[in-house]
Amino acid sequence: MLDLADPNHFATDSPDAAFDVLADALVERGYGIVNNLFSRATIASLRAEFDHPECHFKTAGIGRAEDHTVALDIRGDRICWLDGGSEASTVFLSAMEQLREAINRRLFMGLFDYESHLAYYPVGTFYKKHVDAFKGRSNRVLSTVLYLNPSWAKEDGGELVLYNEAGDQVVEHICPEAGRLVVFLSERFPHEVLPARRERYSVAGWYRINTNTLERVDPPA
Ligand SMILES: O=C(O)CCC(=O)C(=O)O
Ligand SMILES: [Fe+2]
Repeated sequence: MLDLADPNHFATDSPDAAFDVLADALVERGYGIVNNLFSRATIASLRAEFDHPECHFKTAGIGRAEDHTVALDIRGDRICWLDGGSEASTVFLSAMEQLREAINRRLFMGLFDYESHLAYYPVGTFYKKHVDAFKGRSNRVLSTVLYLNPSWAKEDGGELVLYNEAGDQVVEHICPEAGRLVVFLSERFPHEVLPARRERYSVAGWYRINTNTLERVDPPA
């Protein structure tokens, strides 16, 4: 039986040091990277989810639910939303819940909930420069990506490139190496995934704030 209070999804019993690093980096520059927060077992079990027959992947699209279109010239990843229906996803979601609380405690960001999907980029696919949230138009405030690719080499391509807010200067190139977690402010960083020369696996997610009002209830993303 899975014990959700069991902290073994993290590589350490005291993830507070990694939470501090992420929170400080968010304050200082708007994004943060940690490499060893999750245990190897958690990374391996998330990677194994992709081979699970119950995981139905669909080609990702662009736009919200009502105007969702597949656009392979913009993004070619195949995604499967996580709903906690498997042990690996339950463990991952409970870890990200711990991170949500940790960031709220440190930065008072008011993160309210979290949505995430597995993402598989076949060889040759990419995701062109985009922002995950437009100012004031979305309740997505903090983007996260956890990578699941052991021994990723520079020649494998597939880097995440973060740009400055204007989108005209590269801020960081990030290799999608297994265990690496990147968090960044969703409205502030245009970013792209360069063409992958090897199959590329990750879990992308977004912390959201609650923007529901009596007149307007947020539609699902
Ligand atoms: O996989 C990555 O590095 C980033 C993915 C991304 O930008 C997205 O899914 O919105
Ligand atoms: Fe993105």
